Amino acid sequence: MRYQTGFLNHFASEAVTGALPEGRNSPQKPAFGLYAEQFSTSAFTTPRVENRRSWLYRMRPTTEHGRFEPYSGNPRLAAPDGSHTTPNRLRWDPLPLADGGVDFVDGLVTFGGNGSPSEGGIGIHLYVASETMDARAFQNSDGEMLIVPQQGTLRVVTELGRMDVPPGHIALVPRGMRFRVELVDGPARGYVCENFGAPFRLPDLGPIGANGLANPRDFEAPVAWFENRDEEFEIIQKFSGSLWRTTINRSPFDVVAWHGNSAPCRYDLARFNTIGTVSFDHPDPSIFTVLTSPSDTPGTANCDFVIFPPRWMVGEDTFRPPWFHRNVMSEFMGLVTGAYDAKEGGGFAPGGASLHNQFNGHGPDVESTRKATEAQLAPTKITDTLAFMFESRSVIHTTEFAMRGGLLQSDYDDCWRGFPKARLP
Ligand SMILES: O=C(O)Cc1cc(O)ccc1O
Ligand SMILES: [Fe+2]
Repeated sequence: MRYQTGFLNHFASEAVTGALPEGRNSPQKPAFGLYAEQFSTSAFTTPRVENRRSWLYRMRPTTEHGRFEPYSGNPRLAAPDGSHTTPNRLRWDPLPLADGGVDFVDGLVTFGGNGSPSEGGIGIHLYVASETMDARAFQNSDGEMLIVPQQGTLRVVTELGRMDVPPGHIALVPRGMRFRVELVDGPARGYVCENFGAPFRLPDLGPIGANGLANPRDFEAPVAWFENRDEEFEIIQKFSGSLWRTTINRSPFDVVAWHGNSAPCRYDLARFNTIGTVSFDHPDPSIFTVLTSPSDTPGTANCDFVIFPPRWMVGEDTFRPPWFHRNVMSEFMGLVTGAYDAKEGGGFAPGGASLHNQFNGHGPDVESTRKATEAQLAPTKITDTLAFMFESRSVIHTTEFAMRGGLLQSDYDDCWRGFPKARLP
């Protein structure tokens, strides 16, 4: 597997020498009878710095297909309807692995979300998959997909090429791009943030300077790859909240060459240059932002993707875990591996999830608080951990599955029960 590096670079790649036109995008006769197609994930007139589009040179035009019909193969992929929205702090056990018959598309389960595909917001899903997708592809016209594998390496085959995405990596698939997910090493489970808002980008670094956090060069985009298969393929499309299907008589992965900056990519979270205090106090978790989808209000994200990776803790005279807090932003968390430093008492397992909605108090459980208050504050390294957060400016509405699907822990509030009362002089 080969990759091209850089976030949002203007890439160029051809799988067959001579397939990529030079000096123009749409020649009268593209090489070998290929068809040129522009793929736009920003409006044509978007300012240049934000503009995203690629030119694809494919064996047949995408246009050759019949009607899309409603698809009923995944009833658990469903936008929240508002009837299960709650201020309560929620935590879920891991989604059980699929024991057969479920691929990535049918294994997506919506836990929550906000906004809408046309106005912005996010969808939050978990997935389990036991089957590789073969003659089948997914196109999400509603949102960009940020995929966070928790178990099982995914081979994400996209129109622009292939990427291997093991746990500890993330993948970003542009809105509208067709892809399939193959399983490399057995059953898979993970999380997806479906982004209806501005595409994810690297956060500004302010006084941190020109380097740090996720560095652009560590993002990897695929090189052109195609398959020459004239057989029936099923295309599942998510469009305006619903799933649709059609079939085509060839593989949709027939792009022989492409150039542009709207491309899928993967990123190894171990490359994240984690920055934290070297004096005192626990910094705000924005210091751990990998990618952000800004809203129209500066500094108030449609969605931030934030990680809590292995790191040194050296703060002096400092309560080192996340502090108790109430937040205008809503926080959905997942755990890829290990344990999370705010939840020594258990209950937040790899593959599980939690939700702390707008202004609802949370923070370390009783056990974590006691330990952190009494700890000898020598430098310590937090190892074997990788938690993350999808943080959003709007309340996260939960789905029927999230509330009644059997995974919700009924006793989550109890982890904050029994703090000793302060003793005043
Ligand atoms: O709630 C959480 O565990 C996430 C979180 C972590 C942190 O270090 C500071 C604030 C915060 O919301
Ligand atoms: Fe929080």
